[in-house]
Amino acid sequence: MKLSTLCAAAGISFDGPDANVTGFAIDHRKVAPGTVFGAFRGARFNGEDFIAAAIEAGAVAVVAVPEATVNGALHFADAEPRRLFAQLAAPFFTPVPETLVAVTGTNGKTSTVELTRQLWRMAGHRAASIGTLGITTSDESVSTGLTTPDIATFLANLTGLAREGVTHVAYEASSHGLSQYRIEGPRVAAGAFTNLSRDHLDYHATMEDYFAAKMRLFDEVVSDGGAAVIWADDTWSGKAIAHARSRGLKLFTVGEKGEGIKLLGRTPGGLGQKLEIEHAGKTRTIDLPLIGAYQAANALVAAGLLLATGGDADATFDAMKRLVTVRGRLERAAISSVGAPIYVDYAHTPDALEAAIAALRPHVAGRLIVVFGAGGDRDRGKRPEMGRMASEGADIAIITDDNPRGEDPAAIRTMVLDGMTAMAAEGWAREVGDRREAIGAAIAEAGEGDIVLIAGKGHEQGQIIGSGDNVRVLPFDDVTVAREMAGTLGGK
Ligand SMILES: CC(=O)N[C@H]1[C@@H](OP(=O)(O)OP(=O)(O)OC[C@H]2O[C@@H](n3ccc(=O)[nH]c3=O)[C@H](O)[C@@H]2O)O[C@H](CO)[C@@H](O)[C@@H]1O[C@H](C)C(=O)N[C@@H](C)C(=O)N[C@H](CCC(=O)O)C(=O)O
Ligand SMILES: Nc1ncnc2c1ncn2[C@@H]1O[C@H](COP(=O)(O)OP(=O)(O)OP(=O)(O)O)[C@@H](O)[C@H]1O
Ligand SMILES: N[C@H](CCC[C@H](N)C(=O)O)C(=O)O
Ligand SMILES: [Mg+2]
Repeated sequence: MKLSTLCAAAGISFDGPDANVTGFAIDHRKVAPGTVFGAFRGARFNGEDFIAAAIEAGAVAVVAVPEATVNGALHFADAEPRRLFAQLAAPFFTPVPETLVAVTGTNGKTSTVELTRQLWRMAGHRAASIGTLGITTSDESVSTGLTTPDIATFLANLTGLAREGVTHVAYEASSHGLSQYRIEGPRVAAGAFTNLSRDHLDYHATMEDYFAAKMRLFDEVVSDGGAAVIWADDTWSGKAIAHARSRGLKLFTVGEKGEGIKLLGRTPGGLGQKLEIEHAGKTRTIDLPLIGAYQAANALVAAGLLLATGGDADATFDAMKRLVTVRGRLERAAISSVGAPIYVDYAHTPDALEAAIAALRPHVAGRLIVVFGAGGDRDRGKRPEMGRMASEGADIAIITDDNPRGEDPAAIRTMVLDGMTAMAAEGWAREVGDRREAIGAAIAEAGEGDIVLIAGKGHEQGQIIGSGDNVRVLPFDDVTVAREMAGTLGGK
């Protein structure tokens, strides 16, 4: 495709010379003749240092800040080069699925995009979800490493899906993805906001900055005339609604305070829950086969996304009773030899841990035993807060390693324990660094009527130890380990 054609499609002024574009890359090692190279200042590297090498490898144009030095290729200059790069790349990647929706929030993005995909599928659409679990269609799931890898991969994936006949895609818009312009370009029919709570304050300076990064979804990413589906019961919901309103998006609120879907009541049952809701003046009862208030919230936001993009209400609400568990989200991994259920959940923020514990609490006759830790090279301030949530909500806590990455795992455990000193002093919280041993200890501890919650790693298939050149990923799957331990260890 010609550079001039791309510029015209993206509304970018172009004063030649023209060139044939063969692809887009933000890593100079992926540049081939005809590539447009995005040279960005990052956390670890300055992409501008690789401009010469990219041109040497055949880059025909470079998107970078105006001050960057570009010799031997066209320089597309902008103070926000990542945004310009996304605008230029979008028209290159065609076709794209006709209905795209994006979900942001601290917790619940993966769950919501996956539940949206399931609902679309039950409505007869060829649908996919993109996010932490990778790219999921009804046929397969392919891991991508990051929730939202990079803009060129994102757009290429959309085109690949469209070529396979996928018409509906729900994708996760992480705050990193939004602030780095990794997930935009094509028309986005609707955006959803689930909630906001503490996470990633290593990357964003304040909660306000973190929220502002997420609000780019409504301010800029959702297309003109698109819809905003907002969980209405969060402390940040009012502000999210204000962003959607000032952008002129079609507002669809969900929750107890919701007007699009109003949650009137929720009754936990054995393996699911009954929801009473009101939509368009009609009250309905939904038997949702997922437990926990948080899963009800995500499933209702998913339903909201269908309705806000033209889905049929009767069919959508009826399909909710056939939703299946999202991998690693309150997934029942095993039942111990004494009959204690063992759940795996991806709670890795204080709010998520509180939500996962609250989800299980109505099902606990005896004690709730939680095994968790916190990831290294991530927001440190959330660690004692996670400890506090566990000490307030669980009866027994075993603090173990998550993904230590480049940090000392014992120091991370200490920071978690800092938030639970009283519980530790009473002997109800203890440290078992090795995650397999910790899971074994929790299962051995569990008696009849108890429930074990293994939190933090959900679907993850490895434990990340070390960083940089010394990084190792040891195969590790909480569900598999739970099953092994449940089979080999008896309870007291
Ligand atoms: C903090 C963060 O988001 N970092 C991501 C970001 O890095 P960066 O822009 O800071 O890039 P950098 O590594 O400093 O390099 C700068 C530029 O030079 C380029 N480069 C670099 C080296 C080289 O030899 N040649 C070259 O061209 C790079 O491609 C990049 O464009 O862009 C890189 C390329 O896409 C990502 O690999 C990297 O993800 C790192 C590995 C990461 O851990 N990210 C996590 C925190 C993340 O993004 N997570 C969110 C989910 C969070 C959540 O919702 O909870 C996600 O969306 O996955
Ligand atoms: N609506 C919600 N409210 C509170 N907690 C939630 C909600 N949805 C999910 N959680 C908690 O967050 C965990 C992660 O959920 P999920 O993977 O859907 O979120 P995410 O936003 O995609 O996370 P990530 O930022 O890691 O991509 C769940 O396992 C659960 O503990
Ligand atoms: N998307 C999140 C995932 C965290 C998962 C947890 N297991 C950890 O390693 O901290 C992040 O990159 O911060
Ligand atoms: Mg996710």
